[in-house]
Amino acid sequence: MATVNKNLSEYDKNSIPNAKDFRFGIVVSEWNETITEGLCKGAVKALLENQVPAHHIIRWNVPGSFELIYGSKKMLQTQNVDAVIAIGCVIQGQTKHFDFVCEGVTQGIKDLNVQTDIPVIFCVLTDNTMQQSIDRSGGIHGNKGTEAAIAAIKMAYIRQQASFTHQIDDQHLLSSGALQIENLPLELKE
Ligand SMILES: Nc1c(NC[C@H](O)[C@H](O)[C@H](O)CO)[nH]c(=O)[nH]c1=O
Ligand SMILES: CC(=O)[C@@H](O)COP(=O)(O)O
Repeated sequence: MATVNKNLSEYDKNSIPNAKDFRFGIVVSEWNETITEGLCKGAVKALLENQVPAHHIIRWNVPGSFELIYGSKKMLQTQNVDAVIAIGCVIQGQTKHFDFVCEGVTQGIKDLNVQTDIPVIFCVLTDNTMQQSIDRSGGIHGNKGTEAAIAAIKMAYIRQQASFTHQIDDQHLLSSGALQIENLPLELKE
């Protein structure tokens, strides 16, 4: 479904887990700043609307979308966050640079999701024109920042639930004798 058929700001509020205990990092590209600020405002608004305390939101700026990769990596490595939202806006220029920036950021953020345990949400507009970016950062098609914040909450919840399942599995294996205690991490031995 194309964005033109789906408002990016619309979501089922009944499907969102309680996010009051989650912490979020937001990394914002300074290229096309009027657009990325609009995306960030939409993301923060959605997080606050879903009970995320303001002091649970950490924001860093980076020069451009390509730097979202490194900025997101350092955010998840050094800050106690449950998800990171990477915000950028790449607009087609006269050269092929657009293609390389978009592909690089896409692959880099994908790699972070594969190689680390913290979800990194891809909130990067890759548009042909500034008007398309305006339309998707609080304009007629809604705000991709809102969509990204909701995705971040849902992925933080999945990560939390998966960690509980892992602990249950470990405890079950321990109680059943299938897992010898000396092989367990210290925190599971008590
Ligand atoms: N043209 C856009 C860029 N280009 C800059 C790169 O993202 C990067 O900062 C530079 O190549 C230095 O490494 N960035 C955007 O976010 N949006 C653009 O439209
Ligand atoms: C995505 C870009 O880097 C692009 O906006 C730069 O513009 P140009 O391709 O005209 O150099």
